[in-house]
Amino acid sequence: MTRGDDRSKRRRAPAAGARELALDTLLRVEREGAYSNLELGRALQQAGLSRPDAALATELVYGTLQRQATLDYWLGRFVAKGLDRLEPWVRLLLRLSLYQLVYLDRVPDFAVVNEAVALARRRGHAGIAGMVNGVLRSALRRRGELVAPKGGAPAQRLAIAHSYPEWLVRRWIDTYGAEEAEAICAAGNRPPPSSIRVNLRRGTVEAVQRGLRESGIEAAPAGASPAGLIARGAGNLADRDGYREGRWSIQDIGSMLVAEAAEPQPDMEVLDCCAAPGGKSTHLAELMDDRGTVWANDLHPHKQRLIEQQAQRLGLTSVRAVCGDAAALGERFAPGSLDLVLLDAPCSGLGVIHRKPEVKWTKSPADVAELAKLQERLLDAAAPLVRVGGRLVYSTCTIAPEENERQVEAFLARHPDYALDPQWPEPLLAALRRAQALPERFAGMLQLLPQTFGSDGFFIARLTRKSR
Ligand SMILES: C[S@@+](CC[C@H](N)C(=O)[O-])C[C@H]1O[C@@H](n2cnc3c(N)ncnc32)[C@H](O)[C@@H]1O
Repeated sequence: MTRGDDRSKRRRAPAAGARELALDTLLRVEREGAYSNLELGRALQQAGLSRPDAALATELVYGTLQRQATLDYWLGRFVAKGLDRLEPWVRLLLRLSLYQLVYLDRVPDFAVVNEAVALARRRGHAGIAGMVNGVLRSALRRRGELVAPKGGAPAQRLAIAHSYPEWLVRRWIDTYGAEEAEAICAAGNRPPPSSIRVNLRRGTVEAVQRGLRESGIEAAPAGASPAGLIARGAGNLADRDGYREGRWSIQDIGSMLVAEAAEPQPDMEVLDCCAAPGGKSTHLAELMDDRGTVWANDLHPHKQRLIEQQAQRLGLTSVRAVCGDAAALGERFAPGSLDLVLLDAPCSGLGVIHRKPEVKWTKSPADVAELAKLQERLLDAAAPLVRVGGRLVYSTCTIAPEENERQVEAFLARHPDYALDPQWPEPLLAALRRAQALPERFAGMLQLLPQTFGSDGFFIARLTRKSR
């Protein structure tokens, strides 16, 4: 901890406002590697801010993380000694204040600057407050300069304009070309839609839509998944009766497509290798009309309870939560004993940047390489468990060929007893075709990009075991 932070602890006003709460949350995300959504949720619960202030704090946390590279590019012009040499809390205060000046209009400019200066004075000393004042006033005076660079290499230009690390943009350009890469970057900066998966065992999509409308929420069909709805202006959906009563779940649209593509049938023996918190396990069980067994395994014992709670909420008795390393599932399940195995693998999460913007700054190429090795081990462990004629479905919420297409190609080279299976349910294929999300020569694996449905960037591969 730096001296400035010590001082800030002594002087902080007892009631933290929206900006102070946002600053503290950003500090914990940066320093402790905390997840922004969890950290913010915890802070908001403790603070008891008014609804508008809670909304402002939320916007400040996500927006500042999202636009970090763009903000730093601009701030670099006004901070004489260089941003890197500032104490973390000062750098974050400048970022969040500039974010507010450029991207938000609820608070007048003079008030944003005054509040930033007051906060700097409470936490630091007069010199820091003066510097914050000077930087923000310069930025306001030279507002016309706060634009993205026009020239330069595409990766560098997009990285600054959309605020991403250059290595990531370069990768997406290499894989998809500059235009698609820009669309991925832009989609990652848009808020994710509030999507709902209707529990079709407890009612129809139309009935849920009606119920939501009666409580003031408009919801439209999600398009790709027959059970999916997108709600507008919904606030915290987990607070609604329909959620508590298990009439629906909160799930990303891309995530919903995994169980749809897996196409489980009633009475099957199914294993979900990495299951917590149970989103896909419960979806599989719903599609099986709760007949058969869905073994929902996860490495972490404390997550078993999360899976059980979801199954209970949805009225599902076929989900059996178990705990263990997916690399050692051969010790629990006999070879060839399962009709369907889902490996929704731990991954770099580059497809969920619109939910967790810090992923932009916390992940590195080395993480991608390391996770690809883990996924390879988990795939090899899952493969023998599937019966001949059965299915292995592999999915991730990332956009990285090493973890996705190349991972599956390497798996097929090691396992000639498997083949990709493009015979996904026809309604799903039709919806993907309509959205132009299906490659011309669809072989059985799909990289869903976040700009298609506003979903997470998801990868799904469906494989069939042909022989022993
Ligand atoms: C992508 S999340 C799964 C999300 C889940 N399928 C859902 O839809 O709700 C990956 C999960 O893998 C678990 N995990 C990580 N390493 C594992 C391992 N070696 N064995 C089993 N589970 C693991 C994590 O605890 C995490 O819950």
